[in-house]
Amino acid sequence: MPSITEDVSIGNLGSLQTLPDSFTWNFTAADSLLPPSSATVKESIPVINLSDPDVTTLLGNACKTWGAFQIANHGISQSLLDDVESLSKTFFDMPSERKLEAASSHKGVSGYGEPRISPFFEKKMWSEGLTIADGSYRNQFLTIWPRDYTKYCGIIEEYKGEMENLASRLLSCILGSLGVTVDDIEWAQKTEKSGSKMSRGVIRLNHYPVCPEPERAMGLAAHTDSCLLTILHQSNMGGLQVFKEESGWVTVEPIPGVLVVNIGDLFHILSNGKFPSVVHRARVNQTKSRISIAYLWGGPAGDVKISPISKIVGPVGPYLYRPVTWSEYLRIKFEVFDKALDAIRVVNPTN
Ligand SMILES: O=C(O)CCC(=O)C(=O)O
Ligand SMILES: [Fe+2]
Repeated sequence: MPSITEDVSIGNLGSLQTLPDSFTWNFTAADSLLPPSSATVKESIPVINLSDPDVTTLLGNACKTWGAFQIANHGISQSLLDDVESLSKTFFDMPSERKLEAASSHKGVSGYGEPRISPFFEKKMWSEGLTIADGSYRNQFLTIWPRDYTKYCGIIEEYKGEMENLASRLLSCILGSLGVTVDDIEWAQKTEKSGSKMSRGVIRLNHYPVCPEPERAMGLAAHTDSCLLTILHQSNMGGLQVFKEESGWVTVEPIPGVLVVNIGDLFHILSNGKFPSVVHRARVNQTKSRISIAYLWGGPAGDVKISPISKIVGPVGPYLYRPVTWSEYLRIKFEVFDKALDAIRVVNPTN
């Protein structure tokens, strides 16, 4: 059989019958789907009802233990989740050439393409995505959906608005578990005064097509999200896994209507290392494709410095991370990837 060359378009992965070399990963035992045999209990991240009277404690514990949790009773309507999922399906079902009309430009974040973390890995990932970071998506929607343009833009705007509100609500609750409020974040006050938004959200639509050899492929390789927190809706198909030191890779089974929340690097910095930013990845499947919709709630614009919240660190310190602007942190992340937090860590923290 002729070997499939490296000239594979990510827009057509679902039609391939064989796994090309460039997409074949060499997994070690520790990378495998199953947790190490020492883990006897099948555990996963907690599901937290946001109406629970103990919600602050529950969120705080989940953030400390896992850096991730699931939320029920979050107030986002099922119909909005269904709408954004079906918009994603409609997009990814289009022929590759049409999807490429929305391709991200060389420099830009917005648009269609392979995962942004791809350059850090030798092998390619079995997924494609559409990133909606700014208003430029409207022009792309107009090109690919001239008839349904208004409807689809409306869904995205509504989703962004709802996610932003939910993210701020979660931030307040989680900070409450550390005994502080949003007003204790030095840069949040500054950005409010200067009139700009505290942080900006990016929507990433991910598609993981069916895969002929899922056990040798990777949908999205292990990473932490750079942002403050991520709210993820996954379609009714498992694939997301989070890493926990004692347990290995733990699958987060989808529960209809329940959303996943990840703590990102920025929250790890704010909490002065109290909350881990969760390492996670997505595996793929042989029979069913999978969609996930990530809302990545980012950092402050401009020259605002991010550093651990002084009230959390306390008067004697030590501060574990030096101050960085959001754009500087992103630049570091896209240079050294999983070493980015180490790169801004204070070597001999005193106070
Ligand atoms: O598809 C998933 O479950 C994970 C997506 C993700 O981690 C991301 O978009 O950053
Ligand atoms: Fe992620």
